[in-house]
Amino acid sequence: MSSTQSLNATAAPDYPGHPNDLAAAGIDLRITDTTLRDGSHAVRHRFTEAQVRETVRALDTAGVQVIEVTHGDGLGGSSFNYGFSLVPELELVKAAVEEAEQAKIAVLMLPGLGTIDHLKAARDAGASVARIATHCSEADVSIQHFKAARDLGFETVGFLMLSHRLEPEQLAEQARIMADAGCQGVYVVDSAGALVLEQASDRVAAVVAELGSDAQVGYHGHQNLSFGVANSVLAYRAGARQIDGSLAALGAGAGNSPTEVLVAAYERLGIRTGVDLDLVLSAANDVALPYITRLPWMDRASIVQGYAGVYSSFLLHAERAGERYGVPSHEILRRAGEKGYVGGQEDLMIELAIELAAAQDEVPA
Ligand SMILES: CC[C@H](O)CC(=O)C(=O)O
Ligand SMILES: [Mn+2]
Repeated sequence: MSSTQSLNATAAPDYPGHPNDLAAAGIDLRITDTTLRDGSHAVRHRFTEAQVRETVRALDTAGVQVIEVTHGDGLGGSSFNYGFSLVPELELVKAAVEEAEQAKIAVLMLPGLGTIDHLKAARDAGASVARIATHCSEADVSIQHFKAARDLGFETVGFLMLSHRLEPEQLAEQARIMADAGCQGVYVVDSAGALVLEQASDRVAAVVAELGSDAQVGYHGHQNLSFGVANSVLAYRAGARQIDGSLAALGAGAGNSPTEVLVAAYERLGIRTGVDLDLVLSAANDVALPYITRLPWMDRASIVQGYAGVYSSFLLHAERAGERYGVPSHEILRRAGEKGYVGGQEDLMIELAIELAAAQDEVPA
């Protein structure tokens, strides 16, 4: 038992009083749609306000309870290093809040890239869920951010990125740090799309066992090895009650677990999401698909990411560097896996491309 557990003292096993009280909502799990955040990576942060409004309207009408809207790299991500947003993210958050009648609008932040001032601004813009992401072994950098987010009145969610890099018990220790800091739901985040079946559910089970009624547990999948939906089903069975998806899989790497497929699969299994299948299918087909210029796909480079455990957001950075220096992006990503790079090291794709190009030049004809 920790000294700060009282922060979450209203939570009980079925979470009555929790900001996400599933029983009260008559659902078995809560879906968070991240088309407008993780999908931002896939559109190079080019979302227009009209696209955001239309997407939020469609998701909200379908009954999706949480919609995440931020630059792909979170609050403050719009920069030379990560790529500039077409429209300032707070304008997009405000537009999303205006459109949502029942859904909560969430923002993501990575401590260091985003600051507490960004959180305040997001709160002023009407966001009500703060999702704070750290590398899986660095939960301690989020402590002050969770406290600030709770003081600002946010529902809080923690993201343990690249979760495949820790064993289940180690991951659970990191989840405990977040929960003790005031985080109300900790996600196992498969940033590389590297986890296969029990590798995902064992991690979820360990975090559930550690957190008990102190916080909910979530699962965020990527499709690099095509396990996003299957892992999400196993994650639910292991106790996860918050599950992420993206319309038409729009997200980094090979994309996220498609929200519309999650809803259909859970419905077939009798697991209630509260999302209307027909309406979410329309959201994917009629709203998202028309503006997606490049559908995330399990191509060679993204499969290498899943196989080598490489952060999905590196994909487009590696492609750009590969084109510039004449080396294949999958080689850059394979090297990034060997070197164990973590989120935030996007700029090193250029360095790897230069190294690989130099090595190519040295090969005797
Ligand atoms: C840059 C944040 C990152 O995209 C968060 C996330 O969705 C993940 O790690 O998968
Ligand atoms: Mn992601």
